[in-house]
Amino acid sequence: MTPGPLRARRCLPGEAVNSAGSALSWKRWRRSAGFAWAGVTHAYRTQPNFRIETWAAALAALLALWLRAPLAPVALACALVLALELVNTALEAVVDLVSPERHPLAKVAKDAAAAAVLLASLGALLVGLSTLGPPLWAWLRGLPGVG
Ligand SMILES: Nc1ncnc2c1ncn2[C@@H]1O[C@H](COP(=O)(O)OP(=O)(O)OP(=O)(O)O)[C@@H](O)[C@H]1O
Repeated sequence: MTPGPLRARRCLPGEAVNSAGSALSWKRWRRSAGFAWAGVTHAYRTQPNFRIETWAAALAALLALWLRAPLAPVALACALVLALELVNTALEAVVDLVSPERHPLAKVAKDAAAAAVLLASLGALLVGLSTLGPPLWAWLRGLPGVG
């Protein structure tokens, strides 16, 4: 029998197969997007940090639009934090599955994943301050009675 990774992927009804043999179809893409959305909603329901980061990202994006500050660095930094929080959630689930008892390696895995989120969050904070800080300060100084 062909080893797992080399086995050809079966197509869904109505999907095309390109020259490399991979299945291309809107149906498959929508199915995958549905699974990804289930991951996002699960993280939002179960992870308080993910909820805080989601609303912080929305606020930062709205602030960037309102201040006419560059949106791309803010969006990229927020996306990085949210994506790493999702990876952290996935890793926690896998660790809890394979190591329900406490184990030093389980601790290493969880702590390293948490550190990745923390590092990205600090980076995002720096991006936010350097991108949104000056225009926000200029707006505040323009208010009557300030500056
Ligand atoms: N199976 C385990 N073996 C050893 N240490 C663990 C294990 N599970 C968790 N820990 C330690 O306890 C800490 C808290 O773990 P927990 O599973 O509550 O995750 P968390 O970091 O609090 O994240 P969250 O609040 O998002 O669930 C981990 O960072 C790790 O240091």
